[in-house]
Amino acid sequence: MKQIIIATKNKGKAKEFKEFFAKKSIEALSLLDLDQAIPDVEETGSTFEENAALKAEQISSLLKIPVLADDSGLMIDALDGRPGLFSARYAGEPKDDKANIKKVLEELKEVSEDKRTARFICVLAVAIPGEATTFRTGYCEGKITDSEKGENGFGYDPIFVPEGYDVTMAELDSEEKNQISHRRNAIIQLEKWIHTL
Ligand SMILES: O=c1nc[nH]c2c1ncn2[C@H]1C[C@H](O)[C@@H](COP(=O)(O)OP(=O)(O)OP(=O)(O)O)O1
Ligand SMILES: [Mg+2]
Repeated sequence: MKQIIIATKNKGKAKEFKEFFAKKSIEALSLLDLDQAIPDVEETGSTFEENAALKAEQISSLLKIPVLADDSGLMIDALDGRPGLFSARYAGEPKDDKANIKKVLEELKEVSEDKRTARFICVLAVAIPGEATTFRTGYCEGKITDSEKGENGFGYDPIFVPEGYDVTMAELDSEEKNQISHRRNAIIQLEKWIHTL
């Protein structure tokens, strides 16, 4: 079976990439699947593109094969786009989904339903040895609830209601999330490249 390396140590992301690529008969391996210990990549960029490139390029240089990386986050209008680039560590180190959700809900406590609009963003970087890194971006529009609901997915899914739905992303099963997510909307733009694998 063909394989692609995804430069992530996030289990939730890794699962979704496995699901997308399995449909193309490609095995997506995350850094959690590799036998060799892979150092953490420091996300020191000031944009999603920069951070995605850091992850894809460092792992591609190390393994000397093409690597895909995902830098993603949640942007909330009433918070001027926060948590944004800092989504993973919004409530501090070490990164903690529950603490991040708590902080967001606290900050939105006084914000009315119609002003709780938000979007997920996913920037994918493709690093190929000897070639310039390329990028694709996907979004998913929605709004933030006032409490957590659902057990599926990861990250901010329990407080994000996608546009056109009345349940949270964490109440959708993975098949449903994978039809509308920011990650899906970025991955579909890689269709041509995926055929070359
Ligand atoms: O579909 C999603 N559903 C809910 N939350 C999500 C999603 N996609 C990204 N997010 C949140 C989780 C994390 O707080 C941040 C990503 O941070 P980001 O640095 O890209 O990933 P990460 O550090 O967890 O793993 P890694 O860098 O190893 O890929 O945005
Ligand atoms: Mg990260």
